[in-house]
Amino acid sequence: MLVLSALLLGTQAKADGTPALSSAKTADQAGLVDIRSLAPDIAEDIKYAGSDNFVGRPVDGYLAPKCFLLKPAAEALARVERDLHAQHRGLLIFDCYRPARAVAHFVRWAGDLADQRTKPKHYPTLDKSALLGDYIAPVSGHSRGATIDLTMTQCDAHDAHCKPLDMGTSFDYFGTLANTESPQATPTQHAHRELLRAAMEREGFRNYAMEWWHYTLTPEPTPDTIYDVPVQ
Ligand SMILES: C[C@@H](N)C(=O)N[C@H](C)C(=O)O
Ligand SMILES: [Zn+2]
Repeated sequence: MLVLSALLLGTQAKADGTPALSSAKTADQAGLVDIRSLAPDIAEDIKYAGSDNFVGRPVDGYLAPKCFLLKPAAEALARVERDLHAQHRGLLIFDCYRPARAVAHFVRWAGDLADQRTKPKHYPTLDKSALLGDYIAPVSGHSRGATIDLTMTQCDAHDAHCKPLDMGTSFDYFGTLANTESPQATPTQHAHRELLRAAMEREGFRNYAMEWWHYTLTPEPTPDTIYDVPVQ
């Protein structure tokens, strides 16, 4: 009973609507599962576990290049991958559940205006001071365990080689060209974004209009709770 009350207290949303931090210490306690336990062949390039990302170094909380999601979100994503496989297409995952400490790392990075090392690749048209909010959330839905950053791949007839579709920007390009319905994208790039959106919406995911790659399972399994379990 004591344990149950502690868990409930630890996950109660605050009165101002900000999500509460779960007391879970492990993925298991949080109900997070590795997507590869449900979709063993799904392609992953977990950017924040390495240095090829807008921070330019591995991000706090990513101890391994893995994708964890709350079970309902992982099951829905595995269904998307299975449906695409029948069309010789697939998913390529960049980020999934994001620990709260990783988001805190992003916020520190965004506040360090002297560090402009990744500007040419990640925000060439924007001032770094504009990134926090629309493009990098100070409290991210990713920490609630049902949000994914990903793209779609096209495979050959034997599914031996798959390559990412041209979406108009690379992942985590911060600027209007990344907005899903950007008029700057070509008709082909729009068609590819729509293919991804249709595949994800069929299983209940909703796109974030500012970023063609960002999807959330709706309704979210735990909308008022964020987690800070390391990815490992
Ligand atoms: C940072 C980018 N990949 C992303 O996920 N942006 C949204 C707004 C977020 O931080 O939740
Ligand atoms: Zn995202």
